[in-house]
Amino acid sequence: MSAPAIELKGIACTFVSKDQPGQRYTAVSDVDLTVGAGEFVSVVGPTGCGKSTLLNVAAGLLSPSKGSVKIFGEPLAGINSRAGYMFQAESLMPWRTALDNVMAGLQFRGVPEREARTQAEDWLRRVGLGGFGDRYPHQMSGGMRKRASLAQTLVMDPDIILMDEPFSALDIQTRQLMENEVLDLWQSKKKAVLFITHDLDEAIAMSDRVVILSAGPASHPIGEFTIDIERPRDVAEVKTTPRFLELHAAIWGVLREEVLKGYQQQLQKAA
Ligand SMILES: Nc1ncnc2c1ncn2[C@@H]1O[C@H](COP(=O)(O)OP(=O)(O)OP(=O)(O)O)[C@@H](O)[C@H]1O
Repeated sequence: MSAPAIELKGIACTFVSKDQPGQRYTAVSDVDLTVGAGEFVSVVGPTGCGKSTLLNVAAGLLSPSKGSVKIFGEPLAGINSRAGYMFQAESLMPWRTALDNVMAGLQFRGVPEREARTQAEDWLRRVGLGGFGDRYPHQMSGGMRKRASLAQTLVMDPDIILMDEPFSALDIQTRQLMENEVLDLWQSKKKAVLFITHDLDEAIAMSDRVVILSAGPASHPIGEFTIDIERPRDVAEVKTTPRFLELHAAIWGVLREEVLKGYQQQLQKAA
């Protein structure tokens, strides 16, 4: 059997506490998490539980205080060069056109200009921005900017895609379109995806597996569900199927308590 794309074992991350100076805060502890090659895994959990922390560990942007990270069976040292990232925040450089933004990573990698341009144009077409390569980010809608970011990530042909609430800033219709587009692209390329979201509907509709994290501190996985809904899926249609509703009820049964705990903690911090 081939090694998983991502394998986190016994991960703990401890930070200097933001709320209590001089104290340390253990955000996550005892986290085992794997994503198989070609698998789409979502992580859900209450706000502030450590979802982004785990993504940053898989990206190699954050070195864990404890535990090991393997990428396709190899220990990760430094930045995860097999992964592409898509975060909630805008990733486009405002002074570059959409085409130049999509080309940038390839140029950085040393791909010759003409080849980089051809590949970038191809990806802009695939994400529905064929005629918009000369637009600057401020001349595009939020949905178009997300599409350009997606092209910017996928043009690098990463084996792993790390996504941290990539569509949370979009209106619901644009969001559903983008989710379906991501699923289509994923279906054709079958990369490993680690997807972080607050939205349980989105997690179930998109994923092969949903992992639930407990409320912090020392957040860790407390449940995991295989999403045995057939593909291809339409994210809007799938939400009306009996199996989706069943899975939703089962996962929410585990998640609800943690969300309430997370919410109480936020209130206490704010008080
Ligand atoms: N660099 C840091 N220094 C101190 N504390 C940190 C740091 N990074 C994260 N934390 C803390 O660790 C906890 C987990 O943060 P993280 O951003 O991973 O949670 P999250 O589940 O992604 O949150 P959200 O759902 O709100 O996006 C939070 O309490 C956060 O304040």
